[in-house]
Amino acid sequence: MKAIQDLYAAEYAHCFGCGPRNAGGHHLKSYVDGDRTIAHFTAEACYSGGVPNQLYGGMIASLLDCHGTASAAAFLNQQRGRTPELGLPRCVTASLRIDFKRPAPLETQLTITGALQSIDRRKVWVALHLHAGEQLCATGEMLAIELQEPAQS
Ligand SMILES: CCCCCCCCCC(=O)SCCNC(=O)CCNC(=O)[C@H](O)C(C)(C)COP(=O)(O)OP(=O)(O)OC[C@H]1O[C@@H](n2cnc3c(N)ncnc32)[C@H](O)[C@@H]1OP(=O)(O)O
Repeated sequence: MKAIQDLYAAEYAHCFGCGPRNAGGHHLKSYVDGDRTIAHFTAEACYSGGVPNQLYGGMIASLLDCHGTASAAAFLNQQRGRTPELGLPRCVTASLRIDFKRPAPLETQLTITGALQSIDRRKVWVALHLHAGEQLCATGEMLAIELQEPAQS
């Protein structure tokens, strides 16, 4: 199965967190998994926060940011009855609220999931969770907005 990010159009594939065309980026890969989305990521030791073996909060935000927008694009497609191979809507983050529940460890596989909360035209609300094993480390609430097509001149 292709990752959602691997279906982004070439000009939208340079995101630092998840763009397949950004050679220096993190290449997060998100997948549709039934009625939710899922991604896995293992952070190298250099992404340490201030406490030993604690992942930097900005990296947690990055993981939720990229997984959330990919999820929003997939959920919009599902609502419209389109398969991803026909192209994806282009969604960006308008707002992202994060609760840091427990420290997320370094050099350990993390699991990020997304669930659709609601859709109102271009606006998609996504609930996000980040786990290390069974431990819930962070939750997020995202409003993603589909970019409008540029007006034809
Ligand atoms: C592109 C595909 C590839 C994506 C790669 C992965 C991306 C990874 C995630 C990111 O890092 S994205 C980068 C960070 N985000 C941004 O830089 C977005 C900056 N903001 C914008 O570009 C615009 O504000 C935005 C496109 C989100 C909306 O502008 P628009 O002019 O298209 O819409 P408008 O401002 O009219 O708002 C549309 C609706 O959303 C609502 N809205 C907008 N921002 C909101 C907000 N922050 N909170 C709540 N509601 C908001 C707004 O009230 C309105 O509601 P109604 O339709 O009901 O009237």
